[in-house]
Amino acid sequence: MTRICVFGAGAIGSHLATRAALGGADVAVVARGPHLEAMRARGITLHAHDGVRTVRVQAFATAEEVGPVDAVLVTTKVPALPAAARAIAPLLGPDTPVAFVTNGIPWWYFLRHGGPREGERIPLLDPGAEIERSIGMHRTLGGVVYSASAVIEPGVVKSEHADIRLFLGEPDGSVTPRAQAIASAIEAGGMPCPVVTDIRHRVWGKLMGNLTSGPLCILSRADMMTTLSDPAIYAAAIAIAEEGAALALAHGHDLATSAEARMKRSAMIAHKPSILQDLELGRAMEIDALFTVPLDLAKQAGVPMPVFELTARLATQAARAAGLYAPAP
Ligand SMILES: NC(=O)C1=CN([C@@H]2O[C@H](COP(=O)(O)OP(=O)(O)OC[C@H]3O[C@@H](n4cnc5c(N)ncnc54)[C@H](OP(=O)(O)O)[C@@H]3O)[C@@H](O)[C@H]2O)C=CC1
Ligand SMILES: CC(C)(CO)C(=O)C(=O)O
Repeated sequence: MTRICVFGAGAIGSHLATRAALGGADVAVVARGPHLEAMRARGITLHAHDGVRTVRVQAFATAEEVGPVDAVLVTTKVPALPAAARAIAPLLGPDTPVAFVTNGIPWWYFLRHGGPREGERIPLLDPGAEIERSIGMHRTLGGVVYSASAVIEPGVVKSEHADIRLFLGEPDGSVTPRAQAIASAIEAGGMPCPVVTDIRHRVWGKLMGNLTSGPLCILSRADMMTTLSDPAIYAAAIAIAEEGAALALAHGHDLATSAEARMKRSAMIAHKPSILQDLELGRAMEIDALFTVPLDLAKQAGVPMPVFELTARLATQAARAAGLYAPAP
């Protein structure tokens, strides 16, 4: 039986832990606060399109209590990754892979890339290369998740939409048994989990949703369905998705889904993007992975993104004003 530890089990991590447990894996989670206490006492209850389920998982406050596992899924927010990377050392056996399941441009984007920018670091996402040093690229897997989720009360997670999936991939595009072992458990628990040969393509596809709904919902303070119901805002979202697609193309990724189709889907989801949840709950916001780094990449590639830039800069100011984002000096 595969032993999996989900480190930073909030909305996404608890959903994935539930799927892996339903799929027959031996699952431990590392979490904190009232959510940890509730998971310890009552397990995780997941409300999803396919029903309401409660699973028991082993819930811990530290990785030391878990010990070495077969695979780690890291599902903290991006600003917490350097601390998480330091903390997970006790989970690592000689061959334990670590899948980073986060939104935005990942810290490892140009590592094991094989392209002209191979080996470039992104200091905003991995200051001092601390994540890379603590985990090592040989262990690192990419993860891109679709699951509009929130912790609605301690121990209880709600996933808003039927279109859930986790894409896993090695940064160098190989398909490995270690990625397939994680995927089998998640799939068996009811969440499609393809192991893909181009995880960066999935990063770009997912980023389109965050570039659009992220800044706009921070400005509206409303869920995606409400925000996008205004025709002028919907038009701005389409414009951002088109700008984002041009940036993805400049990085060699031709996204098949049109901006219109993407926004039509987003406008049907009554979900507050996780970055808006962070603003409302006073948690550090993923401004750099979702906004600053894409804007930097756009500047480097000479791709104009005027609508995204305006909305992202305004959203960044809102994050700073709330004390939830401090730009690097
Ligand atoms: N929610 C969503 O709908 C979606 C989110 N995503 C992405 O998935 C990633 C995870 O998001 P999400 O699940 O919403 O985030 P959450 O904030 O719900 O979960 C992260 C959890 O990690 C915990 N944590 C952080 N550091 C530690 C630590 N050192 N030890 C123990 N626990 C720790 C946090 O605790 P605490 O709260 O105390 O800080 C929190 O419970 C993000 O990159 C997000 O953008 C992707 C798709 C959809
Ligand atoms: C909005 C959504 C579901 C997709 O773009 C997301 O990724 C988030 O909540 O962070």
